[in-house]
Amino acid sequence: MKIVIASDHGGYELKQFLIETFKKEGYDFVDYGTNSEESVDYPDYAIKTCEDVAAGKFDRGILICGTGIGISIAANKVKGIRAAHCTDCFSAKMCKQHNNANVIVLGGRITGPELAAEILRTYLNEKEFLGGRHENRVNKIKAYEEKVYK
Ligand SMILES: O=C(CO)[C@H](O)[C@H](O)[C@H](O)COP(=O)(O)O
Repeated sequence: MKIVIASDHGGYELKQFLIETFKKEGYDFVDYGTNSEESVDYPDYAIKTCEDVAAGKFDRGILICGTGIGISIAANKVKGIRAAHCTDCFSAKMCKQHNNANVIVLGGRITGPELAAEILRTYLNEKEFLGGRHENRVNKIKAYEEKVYK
């Protein structure tokens, strides 16, 4: 599975922790920055990352800002992106099963590193989109995107 990760300054420390933690578990995330705690703007990181996920360069994306809110708002503006802001493992599982989320979003200032790692582990281990009624709902989002994104 090809996975890209990015953050703003508010998520930088957690991003580095997750890259190191998951390296030991056999993952090799592609890091789109940021590369320090110097202040940057989360839309720049969300849009670049999500455009590449939507284009099929990556199977899944991981985005982190301070709360997870700003970067998820920006991520969900990109056509084809279903970004799920998760603060618990149940949501991390459901966002794949029910929403077929292709991006998970974490908050570096609200979720501790070990819990964030467990949330991310849950999301990456969940391979199944259940389809059926959930697919009908996702298809309505896709239809709306087709209508408004020329
Ligand atoms: O967009 C956010 C809040 O919804 C993110 O948490 C940002 O990381 C945060 O706004 C950055 O704040 P800062 O005061 O510029 O560090």
